Amino acid sequence: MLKVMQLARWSIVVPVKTLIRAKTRLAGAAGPYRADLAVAVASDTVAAALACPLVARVVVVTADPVPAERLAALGAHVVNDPDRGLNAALRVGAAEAVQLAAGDAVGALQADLPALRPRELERVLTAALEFDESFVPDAAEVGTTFYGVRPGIAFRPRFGGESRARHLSGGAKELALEAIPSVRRDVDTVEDLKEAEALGLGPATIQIAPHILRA
Ligand SMILES: Nc1nc2c(ncn2[C@@H]2O[C@H](COP(=O)(O)OP(=O)(O)OP(=O)(O)O)[C@@H](O)[C@H]2O)c(=O)[nH]1
Ligand SMILES: C=C(OP(=O)(O)O)C(=O)O
Repeated sequence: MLKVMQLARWSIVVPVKTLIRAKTRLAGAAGPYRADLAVAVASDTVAAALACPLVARVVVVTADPVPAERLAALGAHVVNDPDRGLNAALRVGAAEAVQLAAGDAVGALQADLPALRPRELERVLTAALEFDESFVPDAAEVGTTFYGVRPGIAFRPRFGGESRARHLSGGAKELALEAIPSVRRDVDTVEDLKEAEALGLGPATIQIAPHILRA
């Protein structure tokens, strides 16, 4: 009898800061568009993740009703942020993901990847299934854009600042993959936004970016 191998699927946890505190490094350049930009980049990140065939669900963790409503409308499962910092928020999202589907792998994805391509995320998630714990460094090779664990493995995210070094020293496997620029291109500055634009922005961010880049 023919046996069909079932590849594990993923729950992807996306943390979204309260808008009043979001995208502060872009405050000068974005002016009145700062909050709209934060919602737009999170929307494009979540929509692209949901379009990836290996993603079974996206769990958004936020304390803010505005992104909560926008991201739920895209199909995300939204849980409340206990407001004890980024890694605590991610752990809450991961616990929810395990409640929803204990047999799925769990990943954390930064919310500021407005050029994210589902095909590139699929490459990352396929590679990540080969290791108990793994991560993708950001484009600057200082931070982290994705961290994930196989089903049943403890989820121990160490995001914040120079998180690449912390994920490495904690024993997570760095996924050194070609052809995943959109997964690594987080946006914290105007230069980052220009680079994301060059990769191709998602439909929400493409509406806002011209107000910031060509004001
Ligand atoms: N739910 C939640 N998400 C957070 C928290 N802190 C940061 N994040 C998210 O974590 C990712 C990285 O955030 P940061 O780079 O620290 O913040 P940012 O708003 O993108 O930019 P800056 O204000 O310029 O630092 C983004 O997806 C944020 O929305 C938190 O306390 N709770
Ligand atoms: C939180 C992080 O990123 P950034 O502050 O650069 O968005 C990180 O890379 O761990």
